Amino acid sequence: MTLICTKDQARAADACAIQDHHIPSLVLMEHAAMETCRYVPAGQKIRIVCGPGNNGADGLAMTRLLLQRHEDVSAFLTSDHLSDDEQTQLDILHSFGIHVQTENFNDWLRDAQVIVDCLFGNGLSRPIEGKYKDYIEAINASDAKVISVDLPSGLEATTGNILGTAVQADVTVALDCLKAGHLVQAGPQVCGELHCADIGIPKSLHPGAKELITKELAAAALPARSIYGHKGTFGKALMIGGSRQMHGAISFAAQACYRSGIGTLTLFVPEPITDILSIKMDCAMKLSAPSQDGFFAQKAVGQLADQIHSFDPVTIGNGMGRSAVTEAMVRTVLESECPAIVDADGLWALRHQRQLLLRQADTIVTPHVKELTYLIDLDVKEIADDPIHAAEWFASLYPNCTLILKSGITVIARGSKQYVFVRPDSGLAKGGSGDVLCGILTGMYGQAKDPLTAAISAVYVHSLCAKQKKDPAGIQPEDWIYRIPEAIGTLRRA
Ligand SMILES: NC(=O)C1=CN([C@@H]2O[C@H](COP(=O)(O)OP(=O)(O)OC[C@H]3O[C@@H](n4cnc5c(N)ncnc54)[C@H](OP(=O)(O)O)[C@@H]3O)[C@@H](O)[C@H]2O)[C@@H](O)CC1
Ligand SMILES: [K+]
Repeated sequence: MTLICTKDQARAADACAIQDHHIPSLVLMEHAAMETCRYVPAGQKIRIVCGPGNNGADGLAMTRLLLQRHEDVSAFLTSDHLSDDEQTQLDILHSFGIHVQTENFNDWLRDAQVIVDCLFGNGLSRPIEGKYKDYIEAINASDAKVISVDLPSGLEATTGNILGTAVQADVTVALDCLKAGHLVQAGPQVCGELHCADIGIPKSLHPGAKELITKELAAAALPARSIYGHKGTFGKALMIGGSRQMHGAISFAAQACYRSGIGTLTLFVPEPITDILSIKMDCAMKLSAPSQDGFFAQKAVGQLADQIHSFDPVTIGNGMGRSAVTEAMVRTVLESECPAIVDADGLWALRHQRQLLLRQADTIVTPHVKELTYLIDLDVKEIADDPIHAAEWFASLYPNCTLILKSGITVIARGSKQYVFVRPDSGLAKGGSGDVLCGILTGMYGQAKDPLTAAISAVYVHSLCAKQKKDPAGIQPEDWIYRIPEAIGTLRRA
């Protein structure tokens, strides 16, 4: 399990382990140094740059351990004001007669093949300037491989902002937990390859932490599929949407839903596209609704209200268009007791009737950043800059509603639970991608009947579908859809 914390949450977990549970901080530091050394390649000229706090102390401990590995390693100490633990680490080195460099930084760094960045970690408190700026510029100018311990120095642990300047790492080894700053804003650009090392702090000491969605978590979230099940066991979904102008959206969602394991699927669509969808998809039943100008007509609202109650789940929004009829249909769905999934134009339709999200029945919404502005009072920039906070805010307003927020990272939130998925993929940056996710989600919910596990498995499977031999630029929604069964199979065997 990999947790994601703010700077303060991570520091509180450290303090709790040390003060309340009597795990000496030097024990945690030894674990940190041992774990981080595993990422340092053997047989290289290694230079470890140590700052004035415990991040620097980690670097001194690593120096000792790498010397035991007979590596060509040397540490540079940037300050003579040391934290208590750093002083202890320095005393240990001196007791073995190991020299620590304090002058001529640029000469010392020359010809380094690996630089370990232990300048600042979770204690960075202000913009970097003066000699520290010079050190970081020299590190960034070097051709050596750069490994940052806990955080690239200069990266703010919670916000992902760069304070003054920052080390550009090739590898970052986060200690104990990921910090939100690794994942948002400048974080992904400066961290390089990101790993998280367990240093022995119990997971239970991180109240309020988010959880990273890993393959193991997603595999555990996949709905079980009993060999004795029948079509009624796996969900009887209704999808409402489509228009003459945008019938592709509901077609993609429907095909993805069927390939994700739904028992039966019925499409409630405007009359002019019923035949098109019949040609595209034999497996879904169709309910043809009155239309006007290619979209649902007002009369379709009453027809939906008569039909809706026998379905579980009901998904609304894909390719539906934005109108008073869309608003009324979303109201009809959310005022029913059916589990509901709201996507695309259905989210727009909630902007003046957000209270509908306070319903008791299971509800999942799947906005991208702009669509989330219809549901909470944050603007696009505020959400994009801090999607984790935006999701937290959403969950506090609508505690029974499950959110899948699609931004640079994907954040799933419900009540106090929050999960983060990080796998940037330009192949998914295309029209139709959201519709495919919505279809997979509908299929997963139909089988799982649990919004959180359905959301986790759907997000992961969607991302697996984009992993193809083809170049991401050339992939289109059909390619993802055909991959769904294979992706689910891969995950089930994981
Ligand atoms: N026992 C534990 O908890 C464990 C901790 N571990 C490790 O400790 C790290 C956290 O250690 P930390 O709290 O000492 O903070 P760290 O990042 O080393 O820097 C603090 C120093 O920098 C200074 N300073 C800050 N900003 C500055 C600036 N812009 N320019 C100049 N100076 C600046 C600041 O000065 P001050 O603000 O006090 O004036 C202070 O002297 C954590 O990331 C992990 O690597 C692991 O070993 C596991 C066990
Ligand atoms: K660092």
